[in-house]
Amino acid sequence: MKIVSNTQMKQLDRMTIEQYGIPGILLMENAGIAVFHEVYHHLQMMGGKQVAVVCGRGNNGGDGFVVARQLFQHNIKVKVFISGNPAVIGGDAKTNLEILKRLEVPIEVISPGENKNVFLGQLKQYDLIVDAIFGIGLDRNVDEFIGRVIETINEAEKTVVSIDIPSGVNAADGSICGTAVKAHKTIVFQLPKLGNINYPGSYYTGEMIVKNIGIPQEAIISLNPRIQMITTDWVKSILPKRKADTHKGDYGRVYIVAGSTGMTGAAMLTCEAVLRSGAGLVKVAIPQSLNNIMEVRLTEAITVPLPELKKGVVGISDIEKIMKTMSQSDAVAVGPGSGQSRELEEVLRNIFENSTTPIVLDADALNSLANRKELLKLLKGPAVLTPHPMEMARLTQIAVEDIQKNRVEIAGEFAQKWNVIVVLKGARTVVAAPSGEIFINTTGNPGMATAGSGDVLTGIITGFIAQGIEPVSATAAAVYIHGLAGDMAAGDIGEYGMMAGDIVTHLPHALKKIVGK
Ligand SMILES: NC(=O)C1=CN([C@@H]2O[C@H](COP(=O)(O)OP(=O)(O)OC[C@H]3O[C@@H](n4cnc5c(N)ncnc54)[C@H](OP(=O)(O)O)[C@@H]3O)[C@@H](O)[C@H]2O)[C@@H](O)CC1
Ligand SMILES: Nc1ncnc2c1ncn2[C@@H]1O[C@H](COP(=O)(O)OP(=O)(O)O)[C@@H](O)[C@H]1O
Ligand SMILES: [K+]
Repeated sequence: MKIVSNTQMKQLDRMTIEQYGIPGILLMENAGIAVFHEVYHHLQMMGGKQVAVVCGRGNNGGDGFVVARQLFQHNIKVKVFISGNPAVIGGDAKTNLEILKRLEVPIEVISPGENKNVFLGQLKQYDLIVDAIFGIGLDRNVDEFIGRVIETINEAEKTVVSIDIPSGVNAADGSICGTAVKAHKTIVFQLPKLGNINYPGSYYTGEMIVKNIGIPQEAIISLNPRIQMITTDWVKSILPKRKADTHKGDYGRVYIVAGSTGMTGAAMLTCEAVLRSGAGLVKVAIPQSLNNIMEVRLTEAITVPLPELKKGVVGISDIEKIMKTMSQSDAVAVGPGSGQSRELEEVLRNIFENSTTPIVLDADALNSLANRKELLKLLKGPAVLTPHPMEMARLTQIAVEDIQKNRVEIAGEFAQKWNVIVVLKGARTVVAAPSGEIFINTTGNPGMATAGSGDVLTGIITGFIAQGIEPVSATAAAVYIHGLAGDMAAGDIGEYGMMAGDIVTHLPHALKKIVGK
């Protein structure tokens, strides 16, 4: 499902009205009815009877007027509160306000001089509050008066349903314009806005319900938004079917170069994730002195001990053996728990110069590249880089806070500049392709902020690529499944106690949930 900015959504609204001749008031009616159905259903579930609709002066408020009319006509006790001067309301919103007046739906204007406690006392009388103050038109910080209205809605401690986006959230990026409504549910029109998806806006959005309001698919196709949300259906569509008449060679050979003294666990988690993601075979290159530990712990993986120059780390002396195994592999991952060394840089240089095998670079491989990014220019095959924000900061020399504020742009620019696939990890992981295509992931939870989670992701990405899935799709699907497995682990044992190994354990269940077998 595509994700749009506020500007793109306005463009879609305009195209729908001007090019396809669908009147704005019809879109507003569809929007209002979609919200009404959700609100009505919710009221029935909770046994509620009374609704307050708080409306602003724009079209978001207009949607609120339609919701109020529909509720009124379905015998729900409803009152409309207008925040500010109703004289400035125009267009379709005004038409709907006039209808409300003729129907004698109760309307009250809240003005800047209003006593906050009086308004709070009023709101507390309702079972549910509909928030229709601002939608995608919010473009600056809210003033003190509107800020008070928003805070009062939050303090009323009632179920809140926001229309399109919680008022106060900037639809362009999910930032907060001073203060914002904390919704339980947000009914989003046609396509999610970046502000519904990115944090902190996503937190304020609560449960997101996307409803069609009649914007033609043709308009969306011609606008061609470059950002998309990874969905279950999409992942299902790209995972290969397993045919009866096949053998392990059909599901890809993976080679993992990982682990060093003290960090063998990283290599193990990556290998286990590769196998749990459905790949046929995994070999792990491991410094010779660590081979025994790996053999004991990894039953299904094949270990390839490497002679060591420096005890416990993979180095350039091993390059011939590494290159040989790489040439026999469908995908390779380098970095989890490798330890950072000058030698690893040289290993990477050799691989980049001489191999076309798709490569996933994680952890210490990324840190080694941070000082020698130009090595990426040598790459002969597809590469996936999986930095968390701190690793991205090292790669780009941009501060972590600035990266977090511009995750999509920074991941996108890096991917295009260096012709690599970038996975910028963290809540709402961004996958950026060299083509400019962007995916945002919504699975996962804070329980995954635990040592080794990233190693598991590296294993899944590598396992999917080895199974022949095109690398960008393989990466986006892996990110989704990784988060889903994390969500299922949290569902079973909770966010606090879960460890990376629990994500691996839940991987088969996550895959089964998606493909059905
Ligand atoms: N045909 C369509 O387009 C359809 C649109 N639909 C709905 O309309 C919503 C978008 O409506 P919108 O563009 O009218 O803006 P909205 O979000 O209601 O904001 C109201 C106005 O507030 C103002 N304002 C901004 N910031 C402010 C601030 N900090 N403090 C105070 N004022 C501030 C600003 O006006 P300004 O003051 O800048 O002149 C702005 O115009 C959309 O989310 C969806 O719900 C659907 O019905 C489907 C059809
Ligand atoms: N709050 C969160 N919500 C969703 N996913 C998260 C969250 N915190 C961490 N993750 C995911 O967990 C993984 C952590 O990876 P990383 O930071 O590399 O950990 P490690 O280096 O310990 O393996 C990433 O895939 C990240 O997206
Ligand atoms: K709203």
